[in-house]
Amino acid sequence: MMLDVKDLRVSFLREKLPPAEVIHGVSFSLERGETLGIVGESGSGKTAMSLAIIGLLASTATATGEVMFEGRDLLKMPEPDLCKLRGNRIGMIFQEPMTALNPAMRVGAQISEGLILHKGLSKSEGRKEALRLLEMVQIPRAGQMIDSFPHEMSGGQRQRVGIAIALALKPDLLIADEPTTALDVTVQAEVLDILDDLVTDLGISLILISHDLGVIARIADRTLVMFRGDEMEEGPTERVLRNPSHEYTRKLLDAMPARVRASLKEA
Ligand SMILES: Nc1ncnc2c1ncn2[C@@H]1O[C@H](COP(=O)(O)OP(=O)(O)OP(=O)(O)O)[C@@H](O)[C@H]1O
Repeated sequence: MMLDVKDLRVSFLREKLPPAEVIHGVSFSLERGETLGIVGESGSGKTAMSLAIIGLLASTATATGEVMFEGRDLLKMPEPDLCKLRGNRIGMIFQEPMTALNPAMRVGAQISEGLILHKGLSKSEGRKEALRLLEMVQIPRAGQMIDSFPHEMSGGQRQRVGIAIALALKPDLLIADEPTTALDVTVQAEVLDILDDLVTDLGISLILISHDLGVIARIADRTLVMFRGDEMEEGPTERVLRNPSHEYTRKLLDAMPARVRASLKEA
């Protein structure tokens, strides 16, 4: 088992009010090489949950329950140990790569930075590895793009750089929070397919967070449906989509464009 989450609860402190619980006891587990999609509308607690898992919640938040990662409870892990895990064993991909990337640094240097710092690669070894990673995420003309700044790239290319950075340190677990939401639909599909191929090839476990069931349907093995901080249902994606056991999942399915619904039925 890669990750085992039990009865995770998250609360935010409020001034002169009792704390507000926004995640009300969610449990799930993730096997090595498996992709879990977490779906739910805005405010359902998807981001709070992923931040809780990696210990990056705001200081006004508390998380209780258990987040076992390879036998250790991440909720109880001291910050320096968590810091080592993040980016190393657990990688992250964010919604808007422009804000996650450093605008003043060439993308090749951003990809190799962690490798030079944490893995002891020389500058030229780091550059070689950055080039390999850019090719892996299918950046066109990678040899030239390696010296580009983020603003010189398209949104889809920037997100591929985000994926390359997350993969550089060979994580076992990747958490992608709305990784394609900022992209247009065709680019979305390309980036998702690249991510899907890479996690399969590299045997990485992926938690993919999205408000869009179409995105989840495309690559998730299992799907967890959230509503207002509660887990509605969890199971193999095909079962959840074809035969939802909860009314809320049915509503999400009904809200999908007919074209996407039809492709689910064909799959
Ligand atoms: N720093 C914070 N302080 C107080 N409440 C917060 C904070 N961050 C999130 N919340 C609350 O927690 C709940 C869950 O928010 P969260 O961002 O996890 O939802 P989400 O499902 O990721 O939504 P979205 O799809 O819009 O990103 C919301 O009610 C939100 O108002």
